[in-house]
Amino acid sequence: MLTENFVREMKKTIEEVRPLSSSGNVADYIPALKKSDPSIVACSIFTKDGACHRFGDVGTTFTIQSVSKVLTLALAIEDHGKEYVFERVGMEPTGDPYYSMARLELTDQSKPLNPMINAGALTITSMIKGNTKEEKFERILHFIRELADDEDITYNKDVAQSEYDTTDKNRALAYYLKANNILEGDIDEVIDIYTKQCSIEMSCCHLARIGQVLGNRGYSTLHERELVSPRIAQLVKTFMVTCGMYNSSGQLAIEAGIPSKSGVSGAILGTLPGGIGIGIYSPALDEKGNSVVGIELLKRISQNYDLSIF
Ligand SMILES: NC(=O)CC[C@H](N)C(=O)O
Repeated sequence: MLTENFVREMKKTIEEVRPLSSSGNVADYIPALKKSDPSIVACSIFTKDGACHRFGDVGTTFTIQSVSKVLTLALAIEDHGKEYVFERVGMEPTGDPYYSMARLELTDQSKPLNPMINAGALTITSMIKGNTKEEKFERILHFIRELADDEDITYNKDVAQSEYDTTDKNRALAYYLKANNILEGDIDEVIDIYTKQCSIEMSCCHLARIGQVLGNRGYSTLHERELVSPRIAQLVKTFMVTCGMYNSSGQLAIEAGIPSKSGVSGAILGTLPGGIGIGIYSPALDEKGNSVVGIELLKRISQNYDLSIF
């Protein structure tokens, strides 16, 4: 694919999918997210030639929410190795909503089924190494800044505080996991780090750069070095396919075939072999918590440029 035609076609595609945003709703269970403008559509694609193309409402920034789960998973495996991590968190898709607790009582030793649901992600966050909660969060932030190639990335304090004050379901999950010896440490600390990691703020171009690194087997063409080991990049991308889009993951794998991870802000990170990275933001969500416009864009980008990995 490329350049003038590609840019023209993408601009057209963005305008074609934009009206779909009126069929979704912005997340409101985190009060600060209610303020998002549902009509926004932004998309960036990092292409093999090293350029980050921007389309739609460029310049918009947003919090990454559950997209962070992929990145903390990579860091936790770097910190502890695969065996330790997957002794505590499973590898199977659930088909349940991301906040669901139902299966914790039904599975062996209450082990969360995978790291992309909140129970699994909270457990992963509790594993991040550091002497204090500040140090642990700084390590997450530093890792994400490197992946996105921007030292200025930080977290949105209002969104973090808003979620910290209202996240009773995540607290309940964390206490339950602690009671069953899955999650270790202080719950307030885990919730503090988790709500901050979800509130890390960036643009679509940053997401696309992260997608480039994962798609390039962990190698950053911007830094000209490996930021994630090939094995860990492969592992997290597989989770993106099987569980990255909540309980729409199967359908999206069939219809787009682009390893992706979404967040309730309306953010989506996509990654493709050879180092193509995709970043999408459009906050109107479907009933499963995925960006309505984002899902349609992924499908069209895949179809238009024959990008399915399958
Ligand atoms: N699906 C999401 O993006 C969820 C992230 C959000 N911070 C939560 O835990 O509820």
